[in-house]
Amino acid sequence: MSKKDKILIVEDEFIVAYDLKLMLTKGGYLVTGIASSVERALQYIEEKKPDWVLIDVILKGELTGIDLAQILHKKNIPFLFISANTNHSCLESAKKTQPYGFLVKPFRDKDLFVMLDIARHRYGIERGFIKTETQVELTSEVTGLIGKSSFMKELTYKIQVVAPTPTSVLILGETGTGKEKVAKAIYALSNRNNQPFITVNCAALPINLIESELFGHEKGAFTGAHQRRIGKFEQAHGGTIFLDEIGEMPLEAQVKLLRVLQEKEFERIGSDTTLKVDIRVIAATNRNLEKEVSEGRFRLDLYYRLNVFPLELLPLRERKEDIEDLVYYFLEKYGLLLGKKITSINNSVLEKLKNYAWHGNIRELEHCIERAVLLANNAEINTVQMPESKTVHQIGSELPSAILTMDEMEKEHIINTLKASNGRVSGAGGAAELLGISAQTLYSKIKKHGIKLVYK
Ligand SMILES: Nc1ncnc2c1ncn2[C@@H]1O[C@H](COP(=O)(O)OP(=O)(O)OP(=O)(O)O)[C@@H](O)[C@H]1O
Repeated sequence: MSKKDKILIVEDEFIVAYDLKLMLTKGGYLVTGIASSVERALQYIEEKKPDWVLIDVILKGELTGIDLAQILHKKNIPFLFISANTNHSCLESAKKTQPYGFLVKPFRDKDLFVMLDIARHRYGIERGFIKTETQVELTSEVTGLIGKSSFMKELTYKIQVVAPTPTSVLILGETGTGKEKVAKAIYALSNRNNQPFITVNCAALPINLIESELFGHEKGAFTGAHQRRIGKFEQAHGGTIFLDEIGEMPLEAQVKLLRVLQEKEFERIGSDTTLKVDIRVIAATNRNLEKEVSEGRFRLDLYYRLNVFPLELLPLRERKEDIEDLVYYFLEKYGLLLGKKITSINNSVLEKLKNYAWHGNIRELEHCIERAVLLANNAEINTVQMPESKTVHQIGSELPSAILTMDEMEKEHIINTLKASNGRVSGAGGAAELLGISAQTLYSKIKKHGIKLVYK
């Protein structure tokens, strides 16, 4: 939206609508009208042809803002929601209409302008108005991402589009699907690639240390703060910060993160001095953030702020076409690393790999190939140890006496695996490797299930 674009406000509370109009006009935007119901809004749209519509979810009359959004979606008119209503079903219905943003009342003019900016940017990218410099199709050599499935092509395209922009990116996907790898590809293709790339794993940090880790602290800010500490946001200044497992971030830290995203400023703990930072945020999670929002563990406003450009990574079992390429890629990688020249893989073994469900996704496949290379005696791989044979062996034939929920099963399986690894989580032979997931993910699951690690 350029400031010349015409905005229609659809809001039934006159004072709120008038305030909004004033805010927008002061910000240099052109408000073409205020409608208090869906019917009035549709008349305005016919007459004034606004470029953008700001909609309140709850409206006078039979039809709601969600109904209007559905109509606008069909008409290809971009819109944003402004609402005080943040309950789950409202959020779900609003999301289905594919708005360009969702601002929660009350908000400040700055929040509104940033949201409009982001919306315009996203709209421009989607409609092809905003062209990036790198419109040539990227190869896996450039992105480091292997796979030629239509999903991978689309993903590569989106990475290419978003990388050179300052837009925040939210990467969603099961464990081992390549979220961190994608974050690094975005960074590598951005114009910040000569600036720092700082990773923060929100799941691995104890709750009481997370704020100090992110924002830093002054000497003496709390017991044990013997030195001034520069936080990750400050370290990332000018560059990119990757917030892995963002779904694990405690609510208090989320408030501060929101402020960094909106205003690019924060204070070290124990300091009054406000620091300004210029950072690009990439966040990732394997959690369902909408569920986290509805259950009160994740802030809705932060979710919307991060969800400007979501990238959802498909599990490997839903893009089996990529398995063969990945297998050959890992054969070469581990062949080189382990000093073995592996040139091929037996067809029936390859079929077996293609048909496996890979719940640990690419990481699990990678470990499987690494083991196969390690054990190979000649240039062709003719046997692989599938992860399932290992787990079946470990659980043995002890069937649970009662039917367990998936959650309970997961907890029990983690406990058994930890016993098998003598309580070791990471490293070779650690529980994470045995389970085919990253140590970070295992730590977050251990935390979620309340499993106590006892070190002897
Ligand atoms: N498209 C790909 N091509 C090649 N290697 C990949 C690809 N995607 C992921 N990998 C490799 O798979 C492994 C797991 O990827 P990554 O750590 O990025 O996953 P993740 O989704 O961040 O996992 P987690 O949620 O457990 O942290 C890494 O070794 C990574 O290099």
